[in-house]
Amino acid sequence: MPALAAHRVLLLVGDSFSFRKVSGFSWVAPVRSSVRFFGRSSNESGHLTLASLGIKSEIETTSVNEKNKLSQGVSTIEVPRRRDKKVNMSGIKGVKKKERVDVEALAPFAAKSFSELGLPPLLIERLEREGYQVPTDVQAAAIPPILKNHDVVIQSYTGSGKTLAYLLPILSEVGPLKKDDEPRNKMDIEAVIVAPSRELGMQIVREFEKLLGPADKRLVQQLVGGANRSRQEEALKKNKPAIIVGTPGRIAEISAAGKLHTHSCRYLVLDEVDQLLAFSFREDLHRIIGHVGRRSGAGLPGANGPETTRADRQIIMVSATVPFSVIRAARSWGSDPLLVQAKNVIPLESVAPRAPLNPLGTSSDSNLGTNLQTQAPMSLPPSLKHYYSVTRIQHKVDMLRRCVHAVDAKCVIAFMNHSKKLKDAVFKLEARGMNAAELHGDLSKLTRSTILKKFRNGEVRVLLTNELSARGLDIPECDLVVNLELPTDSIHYAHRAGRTGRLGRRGTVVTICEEAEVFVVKKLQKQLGVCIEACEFTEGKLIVNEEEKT
Ligand SMILES: Nc1ncnc2c1ncn2[C@@H]1O[C@H](COP(=O)(O)OP(=O)(O)OP(=O)(O)O)[C@@H](O)[C@H]1O
Repeated sequence: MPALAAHRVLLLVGDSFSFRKVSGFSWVAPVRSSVRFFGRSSNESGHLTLASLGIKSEIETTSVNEKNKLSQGVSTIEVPRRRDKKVNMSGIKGVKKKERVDVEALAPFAAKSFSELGLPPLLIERLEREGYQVPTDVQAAAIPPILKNHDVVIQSYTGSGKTLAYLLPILSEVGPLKKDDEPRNKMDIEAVIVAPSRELGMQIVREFEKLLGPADKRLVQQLVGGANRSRQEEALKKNKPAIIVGTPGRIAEISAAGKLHTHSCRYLVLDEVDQLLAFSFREDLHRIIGHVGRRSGAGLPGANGPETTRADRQIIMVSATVPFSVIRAARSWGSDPLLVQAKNVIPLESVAPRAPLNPLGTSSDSNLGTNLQTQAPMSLPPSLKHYYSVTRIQHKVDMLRRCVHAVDAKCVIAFMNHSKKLKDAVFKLEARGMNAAELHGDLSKLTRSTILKKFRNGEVRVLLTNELSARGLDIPECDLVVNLELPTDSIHYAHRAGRTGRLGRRGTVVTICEEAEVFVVKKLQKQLGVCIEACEFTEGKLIVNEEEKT
């Protein structure tokens, strides 16, 4: 993970994004707000129309070569059914079974409960038992299309419940809570979930285990790096799990050793997909994409575009930030995928890149359309407050301490870019009587989980960390995020900031920077579309610097 941070440069355009604020978010009954397709429906029957998507032409889906063909005047889009469980379509070139998709069926505009989303009764019982009463917006939007076997890219802001958005449809089809009582072939792995860090992998496993309960938790197995590999292989043999959650390196390693048989797998989930596309994961990810759910290795993605033979698996890609590289990958790996946001469900085909795609403006997709607003990422929870404060480099840690007191924060995550500096910052805070600990990738798996446990239960007040903790980590109590060093770009800012303000809670984000770095904060502010106010910490209070307001 540190390597990931290291090979990002300070670029503030390109893969970065503008931000669209979602107002009036409430997680108590979030589904009351309507889920809508992009644009307005012009079709009384409720079918998904091109007009409703803001597109004037028909998108042909019958052949891969014709995917981008646009012709005037036809208004109904037919989205092919992703996977028919009774018919094995792998190996049948160019044949796609079409199913007319209507808006109501895909997006429950007014779902008030999980039962309206088509989940099985046993699963709903478990959800209620665990205290989940109402689906969040993104869950209401994502669950029906996944249940209808569509490949999807799920994008919504940090802490909005994306994990359950894919986990619930999987549990509807796999394991003891599923819809039907068809017996399972115990040799088959039915779902593979890939996450970029051990911590995130383990967190996802915990979510599965919570719903499955103690009797069935062995159905899920984690294959994360840093843990004993032969013990994981033994457990695979003994427990015969149906669901695998792991990091790319370990999954690819065990698969290459012939100990993991995923060819008939039904679901492949790439959580934090934009990070999984990073160069450091490329080789492992290529193996996973090429093997999971690929009977006889059919349908390997071609280097020059979409595959010609589809695999009998469903791919679900998830992140709060979806740069165009993800859209491109989803088109290549999926079959007519949909982009699911909390309030939109649209065919990915209709998404065009923000221009320019990279800071140099060397987009190779300049022929794509103009539906740019669908890239507006809505990556940050609207409940967050953003500030920055200026100080000299040698006073940063002291300012962090004053900031924690001024905000009266109980559970703080402070980010730096390099793990070597974390220890020094911990030392300085502890010397002033503030409980702090460092967390980074060079620590052993056991040390990492012990520190996280202490942080979760309040023994540690300030967690000093690097990009390792920026993605996916769910600590609902975290009430303050501090950038002790600037994030490398707006995407990194969004994921760091998103560790607080989870699921509608209040959260504060403070960036502590030097005078010479203020222009970077201003650029971040512009790209993210949020107000980052200048502030000072005086007499134990956070004082907004009115003069700095622009
Ligand atoms: N329907 C729900 N009702 C109550 N709590 C929920 C619901 N769905 C999810 N949560 C809780 O909300 C929190 C955030 O969920 P989750 O970690 O899935 O967010 P996320 O969108 O994946 O965030 P990130 O982008 O940071 O990974 C978790 O603690 C989860 O248990």
